[in-house]
Amino acid sequence: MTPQDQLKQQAAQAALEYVPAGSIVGVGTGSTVNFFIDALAGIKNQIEGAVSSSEASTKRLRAHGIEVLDLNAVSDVPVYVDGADETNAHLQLIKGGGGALTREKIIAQLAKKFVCVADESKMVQRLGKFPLPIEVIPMARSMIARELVKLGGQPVYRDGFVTDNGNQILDVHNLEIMEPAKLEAELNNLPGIVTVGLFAIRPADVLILGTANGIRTLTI
Ligand SMILES: O=C[C@H](O)[C@H](O)[C@H](O)COP(=O)(O)O
Repeated sequence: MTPQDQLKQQAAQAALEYVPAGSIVGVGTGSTVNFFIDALAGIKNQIEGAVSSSEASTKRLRAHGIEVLDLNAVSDVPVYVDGADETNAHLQLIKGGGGALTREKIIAQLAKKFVCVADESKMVQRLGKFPLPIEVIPMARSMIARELVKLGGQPVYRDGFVTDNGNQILDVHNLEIMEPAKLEAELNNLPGIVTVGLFAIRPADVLILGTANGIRTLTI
């Protein structure tokens, strides 16, 4: 395991503390969350089940014998655990590097507490070094790309990638994200955009960072 994977694993393991007994757990997507799913398997008899943000996470949860429920059958998700591509000190995030942003944002919206797990490399002063993923309806892709250029970004089509929802992704480079929540709201208004990979209007509530000096926990 790489040193970075060890930090991811430590953060993921620490998130178990936030899982209430008997709850339905919201589960994100990605390499850090994979460590969380593996850790969750150790307490699977203490939870009711999970709701999942991707086909990949669903598969991994089921392989561990953890029941995955349809989100429409669930009204109460006490905690949602997910990773991030970038986080700032306000726990505003860029997500969607793995293309799962839409289902992630839906579960984050429903969850009472959003616990973000990451290694320390994900912490930045200002969001935007990581290209911002945006899920778009396929027929709107070029129109949206032109709008993003007007905003100063350089959208790159994630060629050959189809989301779990049958849509496409634009990765927007070089955006100056001075006010993340404002940009998120502005982009949310563009027809054809399904989901913006900015999680700023609803940031994480808790950030668990794996660092070389141990776990660092931030809250807002
Ligand atoms: O679509 C993917 C998700 O937003 C992930 O949470 C994000 O890309 C971070 O993934 P990882 O833990 O693999 O760095």
